[in-house]
Amino acid sequence: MKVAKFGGTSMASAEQLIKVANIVKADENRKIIVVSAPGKRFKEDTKTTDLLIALGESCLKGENTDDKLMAIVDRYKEIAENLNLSNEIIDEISTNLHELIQADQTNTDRFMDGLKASGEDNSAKLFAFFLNSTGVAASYVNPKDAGIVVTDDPGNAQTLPETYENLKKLKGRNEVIVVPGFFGFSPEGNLVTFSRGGSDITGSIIAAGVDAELYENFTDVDSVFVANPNIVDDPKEIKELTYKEMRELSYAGFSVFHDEALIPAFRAGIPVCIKNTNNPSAPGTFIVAERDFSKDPVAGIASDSGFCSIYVSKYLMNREIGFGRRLLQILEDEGISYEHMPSGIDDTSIILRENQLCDEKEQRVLDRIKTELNVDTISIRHNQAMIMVVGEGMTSYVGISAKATAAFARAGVNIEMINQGSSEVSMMFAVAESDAPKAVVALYNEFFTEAANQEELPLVLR
Ligand SMILES: Nc1ncnc2c1ncn2[C@@H]1O[C@H](COP(=O)(O)OP(=O)(O)O)[C@@H](O)[C@H]1O
Ligand SMILES: N[C@@H](CC(=O)OP(=O)(O)O)C(=O)O
Repeated sequence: MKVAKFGGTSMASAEQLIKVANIVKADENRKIIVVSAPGKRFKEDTKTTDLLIALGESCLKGENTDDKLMAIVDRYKEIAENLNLSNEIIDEISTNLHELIQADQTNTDRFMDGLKASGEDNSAKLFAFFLNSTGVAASYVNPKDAGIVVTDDPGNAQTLPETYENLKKLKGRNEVIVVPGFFGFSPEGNLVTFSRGGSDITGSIIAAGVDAELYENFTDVDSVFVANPNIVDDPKEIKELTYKEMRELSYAGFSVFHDEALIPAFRAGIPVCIKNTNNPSAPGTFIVAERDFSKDPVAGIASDSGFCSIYVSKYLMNREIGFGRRLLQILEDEGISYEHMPSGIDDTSIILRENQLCDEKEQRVLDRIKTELNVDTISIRHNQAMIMVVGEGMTSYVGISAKATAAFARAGVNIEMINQGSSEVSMMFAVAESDAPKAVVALYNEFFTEAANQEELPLVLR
């Protein structure tokens, strides 16, 4: 049995739904289908999830929401009409949205989660309805009935272990099952969404729960590329990646796959394949336990912006036992997570996502570090980007970081910080946000052009 997840780009229009239905029909092993909410039909379009968020925010402000609600119903209506489906399904979706905006707003996160989840929920109902209309026996299954149990952390749920046992009941059914992605239910029965892009997680946990032979993740590109195609023109395709590499790359900015979606499939030993709904015969990218690193020690280059770095220096920091713990304790008290913490003898930097700090919180954190840890200097640098060079094979070759830094130098990009992950799977470079695209292109040219492919690096002797 295969589990196939179709992303927002695959659910965006009637034309796309026809392609998805044909993909489902083309392989009878595609028994469980996980769908996202209708996504972007063209570059400047807005995802239904974002329309729902805007609707929810308007409701909370007490504004008139008629137009916003109508725009969402219209997205589904256009799809249904172009598929010649009866009004029944659109009436159901419209009623559902009207009910959701009337829901209890006391807990705003919960209210928002209900609306956000409706994007995938209604998409799944619509797709199951469409499949049935084409003669394919299909049923919509709600994540609650499927047994997807998650932590009660709105917008950031994590799967609870009992889910995997519960999901076994989806096996062996004599029809196609359509499950909405992106949300589950807490043990108390509250609907809770995963973080953005979380339908990938639903697909992975279901694949693990039913012990699928393959988890196929359908999107709008033929494969995962070695660099973001929005930054590098026509980048090289990746045939195989390890779970570890894909997780690192996703976390560092490859938005094509959610970084938390790999672990469930990996633990259950299920291969993952990223494929294109618009070109399903292309082989796609396989994510596997092991690959041959000899040709491509570097698997890919990712970049992400929106970071800041807090720099702290104090003479004899190296001798002060407990300094690091107390510094991190301040972040923990403030509910801030950090990404990297490179340090020297008398100084250390902490890199974090800057959306965690409003002006007031930033000032409080800096003041606390200054007074509670009695530091000599403290400063914060905003608008930083992290460039990540990732590859499990890097550990076996000499000179990869030299090549990377030479590429930065040639592109005239100043490296503000370097950090090599302890497993040597990744190398991180902090640069100014405005330099990030230039840096990615320079690294791409260094590692993935023809000349780079012919250059043999010496192996590490162990
Ligand atoms: N390294 C990469 N390889 C492939 N696609 C990437 C990469 N980095 C970013 N992307 C972007 O991810 C997009 C697919 O992800 P997403 O928009 O979430 O699709 P879906 O709606 O199908 O889930 C691609 O269209 C591409 O622009
Ligand atoms: N629709 C949700 C969940 C999701 O996974 O979407 P997509 O498959 O379009 O990335 C979001 O936009 O976050």
